[in-house]
Amino acid sequence: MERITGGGVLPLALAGVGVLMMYRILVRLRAGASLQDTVVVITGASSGLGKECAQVFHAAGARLVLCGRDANRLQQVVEELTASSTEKQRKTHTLSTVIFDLADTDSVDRAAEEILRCYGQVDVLINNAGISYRGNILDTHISVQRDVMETNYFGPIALTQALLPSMIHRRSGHVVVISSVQGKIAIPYRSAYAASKHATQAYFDCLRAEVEHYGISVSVISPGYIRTNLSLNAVTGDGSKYGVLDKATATGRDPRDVAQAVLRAVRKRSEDVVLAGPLPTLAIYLRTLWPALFFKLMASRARKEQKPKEE
Ligand SMILES: NC(=O)C1=CN([C@@H]2O[C@H](COP(=O)(O)OP(=O)(O)OC[C@H]3O[C@@H](n4cnc5c(N)ncnc54)[C@H](OP(=O)(O)O)[C@@H]3O)[C@@H](O)[C@H]2O)C=CC1
Ligand SMILES: CCCCCCCCCCCCCCCC(=O)OCC(=O)COP(=O)(O)O
Repeated sequence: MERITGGGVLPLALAGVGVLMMYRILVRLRAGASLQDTVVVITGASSGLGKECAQVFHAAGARLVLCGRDANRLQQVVEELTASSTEKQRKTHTLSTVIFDLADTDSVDRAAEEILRCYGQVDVLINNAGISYRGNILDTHISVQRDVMETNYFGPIALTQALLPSMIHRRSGHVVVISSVQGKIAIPYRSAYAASKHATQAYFDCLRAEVEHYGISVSVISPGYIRTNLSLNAVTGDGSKYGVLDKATATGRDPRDVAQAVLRAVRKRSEDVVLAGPLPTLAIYLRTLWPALFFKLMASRARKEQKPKEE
């Protein structure tokens, strides 16, 4: 048997370095997929993460269709983006808007037609719009559970299904959904929100498998807390607005950084991305590897959060 001697180690090491360098070049090439002129649709573009996504995709040269419920607020975003375009940037495009409420299924179908009329195609659909919830299950109207599900789950899947045939026809497309860490773990007093995000994760995982052979990619992005109006806009168990900027939200990640991460995920066609700190990431693993401990921790968290309300 031939033995590897000192003389054989150097070529082996060089070959290893060569393979590593080739791999890094390939990764970089993949990361650099251009978004110039691609048609990108963003829901919930009027504020928070959606607005920041609009900014970074606009700067990357994409042709944008911005969606929201409020025409005035969306127009304001259009004006801000147009004013922010500089000559130094790559070629940017004028922006299109489509106004509709995701919780109204009929208007979603009409909106999909309007979206397709903007550029005749959709390359990337970013399902970002969403609403959160605060409340305990016992005091929550079942209508609130349904409403959150309409906005966070049925609306986005209806829009996705309405746009899919055109992607399948072109054998190309990319569907992105902004889920949440709470699509992977459920925490107390978030039942409606966590359930809608778990459903989202499941649906888009199924979709990914079903459309891969048409050349369509699916990315599920699961962020931790982001500094936006999400908690201010959250609904409570009786359907009223929560209206509080929670500390966890106020100290969350900069939405611009999260938008940059969404852009990278689109460029790399990443399948599943968790954008969270070490504790939430650990909690996701714990839920799978040691569920009994995870449930104990969540029960203790529920007791602690319940106490101030009872006092
Ligand atoms: N902020 C956070 O900590 C985290 C957020 N996320 C997710 O990020 C996404 C964006 O939320 P974020 O930017 O934080 O929150 P914001 O409340 O700032 O933005 C939510 C956006 O969704 C739109 N929207 C809400 N309901 C509807 C509806 N029925 N029809 C159409 N549009 C609607 C809002 O439009 P309008 O202006 O008309 O209300 C708004 O543009 C959500 O899916 C959220 O779950 C995930 C993890 C963490
Ligand atoms: C052996 C040590 C184990 C340590 C495990 C620690 C478990 C810690 C639990 C951490 C829970 C993290 C929850 C994160 C929730 C989150 O990031 O949600 C993002 C959102 O979508 C925010 O929406 P919200 O409306 O809730 O503000």
